[in-house]
Amino acid sequence: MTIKIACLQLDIAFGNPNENERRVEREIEKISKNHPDIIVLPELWTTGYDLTRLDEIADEGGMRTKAFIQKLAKSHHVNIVAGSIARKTDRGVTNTMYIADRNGIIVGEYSKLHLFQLMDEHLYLQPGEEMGLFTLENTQCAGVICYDIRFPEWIRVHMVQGAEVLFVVAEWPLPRLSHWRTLLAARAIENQCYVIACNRAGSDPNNVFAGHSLVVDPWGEIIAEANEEPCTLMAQIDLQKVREVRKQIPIFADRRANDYIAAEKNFLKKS
Ligand SMILES: NC(=O)CCC(=O)C(=O)O
Repeated sequence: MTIKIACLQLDIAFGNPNENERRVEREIEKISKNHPDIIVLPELWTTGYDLTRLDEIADEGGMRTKAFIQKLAKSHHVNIVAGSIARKTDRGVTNTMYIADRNGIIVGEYSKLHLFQLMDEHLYLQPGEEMGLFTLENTQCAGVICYDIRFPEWIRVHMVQGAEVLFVVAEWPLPRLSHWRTLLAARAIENQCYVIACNRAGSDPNNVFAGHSLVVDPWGEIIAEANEEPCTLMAQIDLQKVREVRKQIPIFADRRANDYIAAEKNFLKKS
């Protein structure tokens, strides 16, 4: 089964949800003419990293963004992996991804587990508490957010539960572009899955961002990659490739999970 993907590599207006909603609505209107199956947005697309003003600009319970995304998904009959937003909750602000299906139903949500200190997330945000598993187009998917890709064990626990496609939404700065490309290819190879990675373009007062949204196949080949400019990256994935690679090198059958657990318990006992 093939799935047509569109990554919206947006230049995000700093701290301006109204302008960013206008940009996303305009771009999805344009993208929909190519009839993608799934549209992907970047991390914190409503606010950018304007973390000092979250009391004013974060979305209470995600209600505004969920309604906005549900309307777009339903009216364009397209699935949307809606990047992430700053969501106000009763335990503080989380960096939260919502996923809507073609009927405008929210079929998943995930809040970033690993807070990135280099961009002050630990000062303003709360970590997530749940995994990011969901189903789109009858396909088991996982969703993670930016810094999460540096933690292979977090990605792996999603993959052992059946995920075949990993969505990554990000605001990844240009100085670490080589890490972005290498880490994404590594997560695809070690998990024998597609990796669909949507980064932002442009800059904010503290960072120039890398763009370079990309799609990696289960063999680790980058099959589509953007440059640094705002754009929409289109790609087609074929899930049969996941099954072929996993049959050729059966890593999930060859895993020795009990040994890993025993080794970690042994280490923890000693420390
Ligand atoms: N928004 C992020 O989590 C950035 C992560 C990053 O830049 C990294 O190097 O990791």
